[in-house]
Amino acid sequence: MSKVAILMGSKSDEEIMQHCEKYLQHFGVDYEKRVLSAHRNPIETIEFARSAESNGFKVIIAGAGMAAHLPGIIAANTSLPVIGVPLPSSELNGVDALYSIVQMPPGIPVATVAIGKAGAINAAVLAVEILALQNEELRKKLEEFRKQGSKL
Ligand SMILES: Nc1c(C(=O)O)ncn1[C@@H]1O[C@H](COP(=O)(O)O)[C@@H](O)[C@H]1O
Repeated sequence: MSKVAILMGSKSDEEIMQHCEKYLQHFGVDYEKRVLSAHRNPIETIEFARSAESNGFKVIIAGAGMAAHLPGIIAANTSLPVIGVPLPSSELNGVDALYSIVQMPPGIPVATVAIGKAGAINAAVLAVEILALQNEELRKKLEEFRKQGSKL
């Protein structure tokens, strides 16, 4: 089974990023969760991204608040699809992270979702949609999910 990585810049991001886990679990998608920070562990973060594909990951979700460099530095070091979740952990309520994540220069995209819980959920669903391109069973589960209102 293909794996998804759920990364976050800090342990303090976990409460929101747990929504990703809930949705991936619903679809039966394997994932690994890690706290990694481009600011606090830059070398480990780059090493993770460079080896992600050979370690069996297909999609990487990266949540970060404030000056959110994590999704971009991951995207710079892998050609796997990277989905960025801006988190509302500062006085600017996530608008800082949103601008930071969404404004990638041309050539190195980060697929950016909404701030906070809605974004964490949509990141998981988007990851499932990517995996479903090559997985008929997942595609059927997605159809069922939509028929039931796209909510758990
Ligand atoms: N944006 C980043 C990165 C990064 O981009 O590498 N590393 C930590 N952070 C963010 O800092 C905020 C505060 O972190 P702490 O609560 O640990 O002080 C978190 O929302 C985290 O995502």
